[in-house]
Amino acid sequence: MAASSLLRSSPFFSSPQQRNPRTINKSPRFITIKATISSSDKSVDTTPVIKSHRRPADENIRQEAHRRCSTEPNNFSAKYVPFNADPGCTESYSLDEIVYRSRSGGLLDVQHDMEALKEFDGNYWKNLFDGRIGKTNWPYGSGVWSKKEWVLPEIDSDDIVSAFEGNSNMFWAERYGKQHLGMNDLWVKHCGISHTGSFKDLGMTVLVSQVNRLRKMNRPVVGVGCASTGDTSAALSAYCASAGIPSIVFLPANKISMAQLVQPIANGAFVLSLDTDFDGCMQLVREVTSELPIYLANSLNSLRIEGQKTAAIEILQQFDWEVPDWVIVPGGNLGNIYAFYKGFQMCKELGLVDRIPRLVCAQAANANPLYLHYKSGWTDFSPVKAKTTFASAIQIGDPVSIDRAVYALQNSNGIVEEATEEELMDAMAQADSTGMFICPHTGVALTALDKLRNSGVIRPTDRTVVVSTAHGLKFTQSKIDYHSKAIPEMACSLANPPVNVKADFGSVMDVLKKYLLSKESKN
Ligand SMILES: Cc1ncc(COP(=O)(O)O)c(C=O)c1O
Ligand SMILES: N[C@@H](CCOP(=O)(O)O)C(=O)O
Repeated sequence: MAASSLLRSSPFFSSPQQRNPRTINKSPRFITIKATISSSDKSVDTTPVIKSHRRPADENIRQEAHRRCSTEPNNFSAKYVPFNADPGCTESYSLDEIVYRSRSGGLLDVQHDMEALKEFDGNYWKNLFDGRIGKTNWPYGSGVWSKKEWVLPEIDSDDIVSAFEGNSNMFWAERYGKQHLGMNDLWVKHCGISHTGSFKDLGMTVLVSQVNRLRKMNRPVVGVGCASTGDTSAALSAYCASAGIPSIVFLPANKISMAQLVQPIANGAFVLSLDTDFDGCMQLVREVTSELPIYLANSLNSLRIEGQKTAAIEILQQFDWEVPDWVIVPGGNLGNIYAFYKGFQMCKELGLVDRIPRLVCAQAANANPLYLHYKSGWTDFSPVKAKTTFASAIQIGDPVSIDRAVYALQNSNGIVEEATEEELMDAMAQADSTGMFICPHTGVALTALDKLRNSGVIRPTDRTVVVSTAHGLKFTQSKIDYHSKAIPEMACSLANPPVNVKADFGSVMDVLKKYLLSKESKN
């Protein structure tokens, strides 16, 4: 069938209200107070006006979605295949199988039935996705599930575990771009302004939803486990708690922030604090999940990538489907850089855009195995022993998704950059001083931008998106250390410590006059 006629006849093109006759002509049923002012006595009429919901009162949004879902035809499907396999490879697995690795021990990828998706043209998908933004329809109000057909097309909406994640803010970094880099089209995609404060929510809603489905199918999944530098464990424990599924998290002792540690504790996860680093935790969780009925939630599990890739689609959507020139992503275990590539590439293949942006992966110099690999001309990959970094969530020396990252960068004309501790902390402080409140990992990405601007690779007018991966509030200790100049061998040149002043008028006036004069001399 031609795409245009499918477009007209498709149940997906119409809004849910149009599709469902039971929902037509019903106004929302909630009580408001009608306030009318009559011309004579200006009295207020407080008669309650009863409005009605679109759905029957005894039905919640999940049940409504289930009813709708079961009547909608769905020709889309997806399966696991070996990552970057030869075209002739026939190995594949249903998403309902519990499998993380291919027969040869390589990574897996979720492969969508692209032919079925191509039955619809680019405009169809743009209209569909745009029409779902900012709604509360289950599950499409989520930035991830608004792209359900491209994520987990076969899951029943009733099985989805969502916090309406995604749809995150794209911040025009006007002052930072202009003053610091001479740029006028610099944007920060705030993926950390999210349910648990990092981009991990995007992948975790998908993984935990699939686990929910598997448990309903009586598959042997007693709990879900991950190794974490803090953000994956926070997201896993929140989504599992929301669905009533046990979660088990393997954390490197004393290597994650207090704010991150308290998240799984508060969400009721079983928290193991281990005397090793992230790579040690990752090794252990892989061994444990192959022995016990605990489902592995790290990004080794390719389901996570399906959710995370929606951030790329969202960026295009936020630019009205115009492609930015550069997207800069901080990298650790390296699932996310591939997720961005996959999201952009799907939009190109399905006709929503005609090119993809150049990708930059930014690493901390203290944990830089990808950077070293890139600098070697992609010849040798050797894991490193990651050293302590303020960008603690990317303190990873043996990334599980190294092959995915190399593929993404090679196919996007990509670049890898690194940031020293001083560079990343100064970049974070600089950005904060222009009204952001970013995490150190975003400081790593901004340092990469700074270097590529200075070398002229990124031009002043290039539309550039820096991906901010976590909320700055998770990393306040690093900011406290910086602003109190308490970091050995770091100048902390942008520190802005509070001034201790005697509580009397004269003393306060003295410091204020000095402050105002210093500001005047700078203007
Ligand atoms: C805040 C933050 N930024 C960046 C990353 C890097 O993402 P990835 O491991 O997918 O490379 C992580 C986790 O690793 C993270 O928690
Ligand atoms: N930064 C991550 C590290 C693990 O990454 P994952 O994407 O493989 O789960 C974290 O927050 O734990």
